[in-house]
Amino acid sequence: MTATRLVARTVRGIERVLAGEVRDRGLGTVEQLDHREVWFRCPDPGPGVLDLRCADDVFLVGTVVHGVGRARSGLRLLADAVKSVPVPELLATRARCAGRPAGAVAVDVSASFLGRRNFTRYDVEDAVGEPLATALGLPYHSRRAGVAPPADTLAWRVTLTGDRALLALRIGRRPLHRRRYRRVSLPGALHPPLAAAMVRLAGPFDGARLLDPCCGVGTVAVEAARSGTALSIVAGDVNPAAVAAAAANGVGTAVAWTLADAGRLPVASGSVDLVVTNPPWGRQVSPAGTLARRPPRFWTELRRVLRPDGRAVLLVPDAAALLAGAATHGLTPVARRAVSLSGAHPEVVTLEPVP
Ligand SMILES: C[S@@+](CC[C@H](N)C(=O)[O-])C[C@H]1O[C@@H](n2cnc3c(N)ncnc32)[C@H](O)[C@@H]1O
Repeated sequence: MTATRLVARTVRGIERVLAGEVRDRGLGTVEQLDHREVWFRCPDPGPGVLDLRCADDVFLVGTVVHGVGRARSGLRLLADAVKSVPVPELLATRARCAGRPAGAVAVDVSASFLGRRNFTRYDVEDAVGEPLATALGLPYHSRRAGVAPPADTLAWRVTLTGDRALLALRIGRRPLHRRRYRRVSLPGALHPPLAAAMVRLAGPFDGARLLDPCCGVGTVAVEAARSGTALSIVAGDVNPAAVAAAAANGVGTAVAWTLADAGRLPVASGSVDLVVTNPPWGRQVSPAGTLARRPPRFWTELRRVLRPDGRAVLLVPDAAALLAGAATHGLTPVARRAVSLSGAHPEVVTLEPVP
């Protein structure tokens, strides 16, 4: 049997973390990493592909077209390429992975590309969507009018990277990054695949104690609880509404939620193996309590609670300035990774206590 090709998409900057997850879960052989993409081959894909936590979404490769370019003639190339998509095989694989028959009511296409082209994303979507819908005997739902597609569509994705176009079929019923556990959200809530990647970067191990001192709606803690590693997790926030939201999102997990100020943590010194958090120094959420009055308290507390061989993974908007603060409190950066998220470019920084 020839192996199926899949593409998992993620946040720019964490492609390698996602590739590691693909390997560790035994989902297949990673072939290549591209901008926001991890391509892998799997002899017999099953439901495990929908367990990827660091992926925004996962797709079956339908076809790859080269030479699309900037001109409108590329649209004809894309429409013609639909003939080479092995539709019945893709539908059978998708049904096996999703654990249910296709049962779709329409065909939906979402396209994206970098750089200037002499066509729009809607032109690409329609060029591909109409012949695909004909081949499948289903109506085509165009996004041109701005109307959201119905729930049960066969969702295709076209990604143009340079001259190359990827035409792929989403495996799940909805994007993987839309977590069912997230019942409540608040401004600044972290993108779940990025939270999952931060947990992986912390190097979790069975029995480790993990702390998120600024937990917001609990994304890091819930992702850690669902990571497959047996962690002891403590998560706190100074905002009672955040703690209530986190507890609602964390139903079914064993996270200890606590109303606490990150500048005065109710945690014993040297008792935490891993801190994973995005502190309130971003664009959406301001520091409160002790962190508003005395920001360096964050570093003092981080250094105090971490074990000597512990590690902290932080998402920070202005790493250079913040790392200077960390250094004066005995925390040294061992890795930095720029990510792109909703038009912002924060960094994921790993810190370790200076012996
Ligand atoms: C960027 S948000 C964290 C988002 C979180 N990762 C999530 O997924 O929802 C920062 C959080 O820090 C909290 N915060 C602000 N000042 C704090 C303090 N002194 N101690 C603890 N939490 C604080 C805010 O209430 C907010 O929930």
